[in-house]
Amino acid sequence: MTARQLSAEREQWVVEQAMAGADPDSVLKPLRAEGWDEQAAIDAVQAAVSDFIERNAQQTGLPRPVRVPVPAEPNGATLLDAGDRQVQVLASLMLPRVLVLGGLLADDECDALIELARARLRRSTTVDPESGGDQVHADRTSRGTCFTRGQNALCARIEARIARLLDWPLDHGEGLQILNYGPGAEYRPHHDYFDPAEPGSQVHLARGGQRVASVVMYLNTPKRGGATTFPDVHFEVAAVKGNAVFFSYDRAHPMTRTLHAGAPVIEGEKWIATKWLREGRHD
Ligand SMILES: O=C(O)CCC(=O)C(=O)O
Ligand SMILES: [Fe+2]
Repeated sequence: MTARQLSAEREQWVVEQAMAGADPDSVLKPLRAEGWDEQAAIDAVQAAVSDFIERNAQQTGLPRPVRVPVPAEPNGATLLDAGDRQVQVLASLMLPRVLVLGGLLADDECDALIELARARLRRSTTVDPESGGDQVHADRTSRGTCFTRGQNALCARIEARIARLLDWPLDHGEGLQILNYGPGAEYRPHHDYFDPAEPGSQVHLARGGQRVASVVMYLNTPKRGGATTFPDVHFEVAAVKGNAVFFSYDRAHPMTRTLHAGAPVIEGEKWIATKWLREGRHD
């Protein structure tokens, strides 16, 4: 059965009502008076509004939304199955989509990752917007190193765990990046997606498409400072060894509110492992 459609005139009226913040009943009432079945009227109004949003998004140059990992539903399970571990949902936010996860890594896994990374640390870089190459930048004062996917047994185990937790193919992810922040070091507010408008993004997008989600895993507990902050929504996640913060972004746009930062470490040091998930296969 094809869904009943609104007349062009009626459709425009529905959109105007929605934009003016009219309550749904007052929009449905005239349709019911014209003989519309209740559910058909609801479907037609929803279709009119989402068509309008999509057309408007295209006209204003918004990137189209893409599929992202969805590890948990609102008010859903408290423990998530990650194959070899159960992971706790400690907090959840819808916009930006953020999940604070407890116990993603065991303490000895955190210690071992730090030891594997320690000898390889170099000053962290950011993506040069022009060339797509690495550049040392004052916005990022940590030291770090990247492992390739499956570079060692521990990386492979953690990658498999994340793939299972997020229900996202293993090969749609980058290798783990390990960062070490000393006192005063930070990562100033940024988005993790590649800005499609920057020429340097193209080389990254050609390898697996956009980043669609990040998992920042805390490998130690700094004495003070070093939270992951989301300045658009004044939300911060404390760095606690073994815990992690997951966030997803369905398009490369600030409307995802996924602007985030590694706040300065005030006392002690901070170690993290970051996993970025891609739209497609990342080789
Ligand atoms: O240090 C943090 O808490 C955030 C790290 C981060 O944003 C990143 O690795 O992209
Ligand atoms: Fe980031």
